[in-house]
Amino acid sequence: MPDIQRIIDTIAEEIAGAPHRGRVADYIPALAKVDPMRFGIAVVAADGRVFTAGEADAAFSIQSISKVFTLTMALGKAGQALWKRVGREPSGSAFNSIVQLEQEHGIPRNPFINAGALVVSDVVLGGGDPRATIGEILRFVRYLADDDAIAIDMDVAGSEARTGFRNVALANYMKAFGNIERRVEDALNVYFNQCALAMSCRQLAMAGRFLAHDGMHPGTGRRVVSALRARRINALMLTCGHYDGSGEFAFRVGIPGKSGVGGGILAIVPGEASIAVWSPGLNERGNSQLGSLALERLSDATGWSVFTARGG
Ligand SMILES: NC(=O)CC[C@H](N)C(=O)O
Repeated sequence: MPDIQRIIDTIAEEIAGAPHRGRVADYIPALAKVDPMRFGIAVVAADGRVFTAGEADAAFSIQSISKVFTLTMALGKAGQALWKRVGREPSGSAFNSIVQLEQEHGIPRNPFINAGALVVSDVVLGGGDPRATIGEILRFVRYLADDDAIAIDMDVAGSEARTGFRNVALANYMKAFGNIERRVEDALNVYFNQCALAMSCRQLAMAGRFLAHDGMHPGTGRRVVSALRARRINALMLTCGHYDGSGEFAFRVGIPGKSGVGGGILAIVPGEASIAVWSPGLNERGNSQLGSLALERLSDATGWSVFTARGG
């Protein structure tokens, strides 16, 4: 086992001095206020040890990382039928793009772009009421992380509900194709609230453990999803988790990862670790600039890229 603590301490030092930090998301007013100097990292190893550096216990807006958890829930509810409504291919387009939807009849390319995640939220909503569904998502994430302190930041949820016109457009457009089954405002309500989940790197890395353990919750020993489903969620994270930056992330880091515009990234090394990093400045694709760099350094130092021979 590499010396994780030493490695992440060195990474935190490098990140603290990095001159180019990217730009904080400003299209969601509540996120525009976050200080780009902040940084945290948490690594939960397969044996349960937790390594942290920087502000690993500071809560931030997980934004699109929530799409991993709602996808897991939607697969539990709809099973394979989900794939009739959402594709499994990288889009090569921005996370909030609408261009492919018209030609592809309202079927989003994958569950991690906004359009796909809105369909997933609609599935999670099922016949239920949005408030109950938001509660269900919160309980699921708390269960995965073994942490009842996780909450939704109402300021962020409200901020996005007031300004999320693109998401409103995407949901309405898909409704026109029959691919949003419930009320558009209900699907959006669920989506905005799941994106506003506030979690620390430690909580996020804990919540991701099941994906590093073939679908098992290592705390309870109970299965969250089958090993096959965990493998597939990881595959989607690798191919689609960074939108039109997924190829670059695979090239540089080589670990399934899901980013959010709050500056967080959840990264899964099957059989080895669940990792969360946070640095609020984003690159031009909307992915955390220094979070990606931190994961690249970690991957280089540990040999954890899924494209590296184990023990290499
Ligand atoms: N990439 C993201 O994190 C986007 C999520 C954000 N809530 C949005 O819909 O725009």
